[in-house]
Amino acid sequence: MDVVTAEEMRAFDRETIERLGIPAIALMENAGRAIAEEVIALCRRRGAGAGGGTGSADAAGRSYGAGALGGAGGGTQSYGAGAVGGTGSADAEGRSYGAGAVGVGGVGGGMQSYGAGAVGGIGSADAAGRSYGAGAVGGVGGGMQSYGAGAMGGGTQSYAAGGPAIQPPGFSVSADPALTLTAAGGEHWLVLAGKGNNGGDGLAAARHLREAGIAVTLVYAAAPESLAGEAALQRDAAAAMGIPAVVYGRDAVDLAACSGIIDALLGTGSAGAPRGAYAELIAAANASGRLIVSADIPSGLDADTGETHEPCIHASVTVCLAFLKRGLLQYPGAGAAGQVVVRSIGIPAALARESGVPVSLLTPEVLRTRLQVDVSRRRSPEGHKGTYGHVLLAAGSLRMSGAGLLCARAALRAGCGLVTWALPDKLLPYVIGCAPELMLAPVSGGDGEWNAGTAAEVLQLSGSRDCMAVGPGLGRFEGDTDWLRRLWEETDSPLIIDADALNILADADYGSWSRRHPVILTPHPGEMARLAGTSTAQVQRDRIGLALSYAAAHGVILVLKGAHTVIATPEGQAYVNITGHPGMGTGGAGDVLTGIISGLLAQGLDAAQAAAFGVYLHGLAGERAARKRDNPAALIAGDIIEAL
Ligand SMILES: NC(=O)C1=CN([C@@H]2O[C@H](COP(=O)(O)OP(=O)(O)OC[C@H]3O[C@@H](n4cnc5c(N)ncnc54)[C@H](OP(=O)(O)O)[C@@H]3O)[C@@H](O)[C@H]2O)[C@@H](O)CC1
Ligand SMILES: Nc1ncnc2c1ncn2[C@@H]1O[C@H](COP(=O)(O)OP(=O)(O)O)[C@@H](O)[C@H]1O
Ligand SMILES: [K+]
Repeated sequence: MDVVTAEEMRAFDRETIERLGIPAIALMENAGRAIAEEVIALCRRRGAGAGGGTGSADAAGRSYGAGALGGAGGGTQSYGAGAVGGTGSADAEGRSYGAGAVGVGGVGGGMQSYGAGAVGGIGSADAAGRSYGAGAVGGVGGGMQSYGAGAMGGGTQSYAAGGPAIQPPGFSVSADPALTLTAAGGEHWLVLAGKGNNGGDGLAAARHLREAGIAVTLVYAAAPESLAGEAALQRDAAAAMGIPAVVYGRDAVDLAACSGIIDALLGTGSAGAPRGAYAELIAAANASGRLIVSADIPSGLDADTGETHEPCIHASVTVCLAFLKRGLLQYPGAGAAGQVVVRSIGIPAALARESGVPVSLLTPEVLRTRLQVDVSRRRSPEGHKGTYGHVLLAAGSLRMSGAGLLCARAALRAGCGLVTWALPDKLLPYVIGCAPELMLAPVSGGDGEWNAGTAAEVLQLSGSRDCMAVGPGLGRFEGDTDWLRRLWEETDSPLIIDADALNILADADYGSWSRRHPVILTPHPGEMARLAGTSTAQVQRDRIGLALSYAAAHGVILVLKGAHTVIATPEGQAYVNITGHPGMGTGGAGDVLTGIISGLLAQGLDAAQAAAFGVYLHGLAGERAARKRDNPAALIAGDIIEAL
């Protein structure tokens, strides 16, 4: 899935209108319809006569519908009437949206069920086990997705309606179910409309909601006369349908007197912090406690960087139009957006491909098609340990030997044939037997720390290995810049640099170092700040933008870690990963990632493939490990290795 900036979005919009001849009003109509469909689906799940859910004991466990049961356990969300949120899930991803949907988060954490009557995959140990269709039964087994009504997923993906469900024979007529709500009685939605096209999208949605029998009131942030172009056409159409409207600042408005709010104040055309009436409406909407559905992006969000201005809407659902925006993937924006649904509005997806949009969401499909990764990781029946490569790891010191051990064990679990761990010789007695599968190569460490003289020994070892990982638990030592420079310039295999080795780089002018092989850097935001000569806050301000520019300027594969890790290549591509779990914020989790990436490199994946696939697998393993604990806060780095 392509991820765009506001400027790229405008270019595709122009191209659709000017080159393909699709009228702007048609795109806005499609946008309005998409937003309305999502709101109606939400109302349907919430159901008529719903009362407050009996809720979870956890702040993140939300229940919106009557009869909805917010499951015991953190992070379970239930939106539908009669929906049963995952019981006992300790996972933030266990969500159930459908009326009558049963998300059994406790058994299959990370499982999502969206359809009415849908039964989310029971027993899935995989976060990707999703069931969307009415009556769909997400089968037992990880990673399985079933989208069709009546479809039964059995460890693979089934999209077709039908499946084993019995269809009534004979003639049938169907209407427009996505825009129909049989029990709209209790619903009253406010549409907060700005004066730009985002407001126009909201006004178009209002007409569809009204058609579905939902009471709607428009709340204009600016005088309706100030709307122009397509937004003005939408204003007039809404008025002609008799949809009631008030103007903020002129008429009395109580934002809590409704059942839900559409935020169509500001979209990709907004600049800076919301001003005046916009700011007041955003603050009041957040304070209302009502469900908020944002049109395209939450108002107050920077669509490119993910920065949230003060104030910024906190949405439950964001209906993102045409293409996923960078700001929706980057925190804190990703937190303000809630559930993001990307809806097509008639702008061809091919425009992004053809124009070479550089950023993609890292999905199994992107791994397969854009990075040509064999995600099945099939082993050859005649393969042997020599087939799967040999990692050399230069890591660990007396006080941080565990970092080396975690990294080495993770490399083995990533499937490489052999791992040699080069370590200061004084460590040897302490680590012998900790992981019997490892080969240990003591180098002359004297006091248990590394020293500049060991470069020749490491280079000697690297000659017969397929890649080298340097850094976890390494420490700093006199002459470390020259030490690292020798490894960098004289090793013949790909190099992955982490932890203290990144700090050595940050203090060196490594741009002048010659290069014979690809280099992967895996900084966390603090290490990235040192590398880029800036502050951690500045790194987090636009992670995608910084990763892209740093990787291109320095000719490295950059893995900028943290929630939604970004992988950027020297050729100017970036991939944003969304697997992972907050429980992974624990010492050593990064060492595990370095091990996984090196294990994949040794198996012959190229540097970009190994970095992207490694980050993806590391996140999946973290999710799985978190689900295994009563509380994910108990997760430790070694659990991630065992969940691989
Ligand atoms: N373009 C596309 O590709 C497509 C666009 N689509 C939709 O249109 C949206 C983009 O629409 P847009 O470009 O009209 O801008 P939008 O977000 O409505 O805001 C502009 C208005 O806000 C105002 N304003 C700005 N900053 C402000 C602030 N800080 N505080 C207060 N006010 C501020 C600014 O006022 P001005 O500064 O000019 O006085 C202007 O009136 C996009 O997100 C999507 O929903 C899709 O339907 C189809 C494809
Ligand atoms: N909230 C989170 N969501 C997803 N992944 C996370 C989160 N917090 C940390 N991680 C991941 O855990 C790892 C932590 O790495 P790092 O900070 O280098 O730890 P260490 O130096 O202790 O090994 C990174 O891969 C990071 O992306
Ligand atoms: K908005």
